[in-house]
Amino acid sequence: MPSPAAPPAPLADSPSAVAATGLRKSYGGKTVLDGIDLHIPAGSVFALLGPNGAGKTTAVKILSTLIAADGGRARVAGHDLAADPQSVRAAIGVTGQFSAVDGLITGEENMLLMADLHHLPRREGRRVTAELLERFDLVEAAKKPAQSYSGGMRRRLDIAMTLVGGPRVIFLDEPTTGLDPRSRHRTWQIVRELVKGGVTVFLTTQYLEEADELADRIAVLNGGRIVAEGTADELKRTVPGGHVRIRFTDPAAYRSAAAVLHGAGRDDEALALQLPSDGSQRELRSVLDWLDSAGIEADELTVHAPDLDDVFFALTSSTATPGAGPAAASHQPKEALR
Ligand SMILES: Nc1ncnc2c1ncn2[C@@H]1O[C@H](COP(=O)(O)OP(=O)(O)OP(=O)(O)O)[C@@H](O)[C@H]1O
Repeated sequence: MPSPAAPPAPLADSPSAVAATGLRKSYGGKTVLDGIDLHIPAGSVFALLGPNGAGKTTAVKILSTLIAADGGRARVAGHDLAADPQSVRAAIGVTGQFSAVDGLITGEENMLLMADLHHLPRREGRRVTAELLERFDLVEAAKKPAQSYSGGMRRRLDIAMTLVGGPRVIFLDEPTTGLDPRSRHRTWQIVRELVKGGVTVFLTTQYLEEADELADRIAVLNGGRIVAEGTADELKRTVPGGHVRIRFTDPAAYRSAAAVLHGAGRDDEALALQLPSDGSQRELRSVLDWLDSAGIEADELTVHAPDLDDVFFALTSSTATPGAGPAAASHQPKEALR
């Protein structure tokens, strides 16, 4: 997978489950991945976020050997993607938008087929199948055709099938899209259990809450580049958006508060003022003290801490510059970006 432009830097020897440098991919004249670097420690959950069409699935397909990159290098589970794709394939599991479930056969038959594909001896295949069906709460449905399964059951079967070969790295491409909240939480539980067992999970998701819940590290893909990477807390700290909102029911109280508090944003319709704030106890106390000393009674005071939505909107808005860090991203509040 040599790069036709500059040769990529050599990959450092590290215990990374995934180590990639300069991955590039274009379709026709359109650049989808414009040189992305990834370092995912073994036994962690990594989430790749990005708007529709950002190239998340393309990255998963490259790293799971389904398609070749145009440039860059990667090691997955310790094996070089280009030189030893067979070993990569033997060490990984992939599930998501391209489900492997055959609806015409039963859940159990799907599992046994997977065991055959992994050349497990018959007895061992049956043992692993029984264990996974039990673990994924599919024992009752095991003898029914998979096409009769609910979305959540099908997704669980898909992940269970991925585990038959005992993969060390699992790629979950949008694993909970279309699932109801209960099934989503169940899938999260499964991911946590996998990681406890030492598996590395590479997750793509549209749900920022999912990344927040599960991921040790998060990368945001936009314009073909990783525009930010860090823990959820690190990413949240990099964007503005924290504020205190003070709402009034008495228009006179609202007007006198707005008159004194010049810097506050006004929402005349809702009779609410908005003050930039880090949400700290000290700042909240000073707001409350100020209201008390001015003899103004507010009806509601809410604190808005920046969340991953703020990060996502700031980094992937049309005004955000691909390749620039979060500090260079748009500073518009979330509402304005929606
Ligand atoms: N085989 C292909 N031929 C041509 N273009 C493709 C092909 N596969 C993907 N693309 C294009 O590459 C871009 C990235 O697609 P990809 O599916 O990787 O994005 P994504 O981030 O996973 O999006 P989504 O969140 O919508 O699933 C899109 O513009 C898509 O149309």
